[in-house]
Amino acid sequence: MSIFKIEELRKTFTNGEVREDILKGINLSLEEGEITALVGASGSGKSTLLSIAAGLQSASEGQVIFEEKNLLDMSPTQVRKIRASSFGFVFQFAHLIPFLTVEEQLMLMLDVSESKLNKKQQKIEVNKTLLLVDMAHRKDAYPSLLSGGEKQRVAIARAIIHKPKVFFADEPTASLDSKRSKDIMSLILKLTKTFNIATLIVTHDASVYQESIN
Ligand SMILES: Nc1ncnc2c1ncn2[C@@H]1O[C@H](COP(=O)(O)OP(=O)(O)OP(=O)(O)O)[C@@H](O)[C@H]1O
Repeated sequence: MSIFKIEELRKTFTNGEVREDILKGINLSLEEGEITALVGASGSGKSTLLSIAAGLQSASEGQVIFEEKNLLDMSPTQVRKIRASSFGFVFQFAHLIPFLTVEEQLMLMLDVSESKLNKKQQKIEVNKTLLLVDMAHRKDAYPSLLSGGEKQRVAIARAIIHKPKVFFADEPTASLDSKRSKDIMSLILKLTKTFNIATLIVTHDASVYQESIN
């Protein structure tokens, strides 16, 4: 049984007289411990699809099923709770908070996800997660001192520290060179397998994903 499914999803935008059908009946299912990559040209609706999947935007028709329940039937509060506890996100850019250290970014995420850990346990969890993404040695650094690849590693750590069941990645390597891109993809694959996460990546360029995964 798939943990996450999208069924017959449609999204139409209306700008004045112009009606644009962006998503025209999308179906997909995500499996635990597997990466699903959705490849499409720029403007084909990938980001729109991800934001609907994550409950950040409404659909015109269709269903987004997480653990057998349709997100699109839930109240904004219910969806927010699921997002905070069970989903993780990364984007093309890391979007780290400039005035927080690496460790503080992750501590904040634990607070947002309503972690039951006390501060000492949170610090241990942060250190464990930073070790997984090879960034423990940079825990006191501010984002401005990190390279693009390092920032993305921290963003990934922040996205998985609360042990999400579903991980959404929107062009996570688009701002990196090909070596860093492959490293980041290998890392996402390792975390997907280690924590049995259902991962959905959207991209306009499939080559880096195929090379890294094969
Ligand atoms: N809120 C909105 N109102 C109207 N049109 C929108 C809105 N959001 C997105 N669109 C349009 O929907 C189409 C798909 O956009 P989207 O950002 O989902 O594409 P994408 O495949 O992620 O593109 P890219 O790879 O360039 O980021 C675009 O033509 C965009 O202009």
